Amino acid sequence: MSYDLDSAVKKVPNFPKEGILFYDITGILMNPEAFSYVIEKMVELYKDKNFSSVACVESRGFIFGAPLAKELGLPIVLVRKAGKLPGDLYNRSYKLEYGEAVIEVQKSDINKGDKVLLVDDLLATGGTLQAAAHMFHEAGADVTDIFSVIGLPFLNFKEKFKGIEVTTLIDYHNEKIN
Ligand SMILES: O=P(O)(O)OC[C@H]1O[C@H](OP(=O)(O)OP(=O)(O)O)[C@H](O)[C@@H]1O
Ligand SMILES: Nc1ncnc2[nH]cnc12
Repeated sequence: MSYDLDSAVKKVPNFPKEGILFYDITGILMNPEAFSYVIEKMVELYKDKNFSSVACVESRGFIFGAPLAKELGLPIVLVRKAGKLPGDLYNRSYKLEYGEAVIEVQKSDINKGDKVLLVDDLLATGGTLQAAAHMFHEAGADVTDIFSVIGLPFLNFKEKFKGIEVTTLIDYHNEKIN
């Protein structure tokens, strides 16, 4: 199956802040063919990689990580914004393209030696997934792969993930607003 993903990604200038071109995945979600294409691609990429779990980042990462984990029969680890998860947690603060935040994961969801796939909808600076990967490494797990539907390579996310295989389905290159 192939699909012109670009046609399903809405580009919204100056959101959520002046100067940011926001790549809105709701167009993918509203189009079952586009969404199926993304999940099928993910299954094709990862079905033989023997991950211990699929970890996905709140909130848009959940939408793509959960159906993949179901298809592969793998546990889903939720990486959430601060204050949402109960229990013993790892946490990490990070900067993203338009702000700062803290993410957390439950210690009981990570085992030493786990082989983990991290999933999100969009990689911009890579700050979010770098913070997520850091928590897994702290727990003795190995993040071998990162998947994101969209990549913004001009923000240099690849530099942050040496030794990790990073896959994006569509990249956008420093487009000018307006
Ligand atoms: O590569 P980075 O510079 O870290 O930026 C990418 C992150 O930013 C967005 O999430 P956001 O924090 O806006 O949360 P949301 O998914 O809840 O909308 C996006 O879903 C990624 O998680
Ligand atoms: N430009 C952008 N569009 C959509 N989500 C984002 N997350 C960080 N930067 C983003």
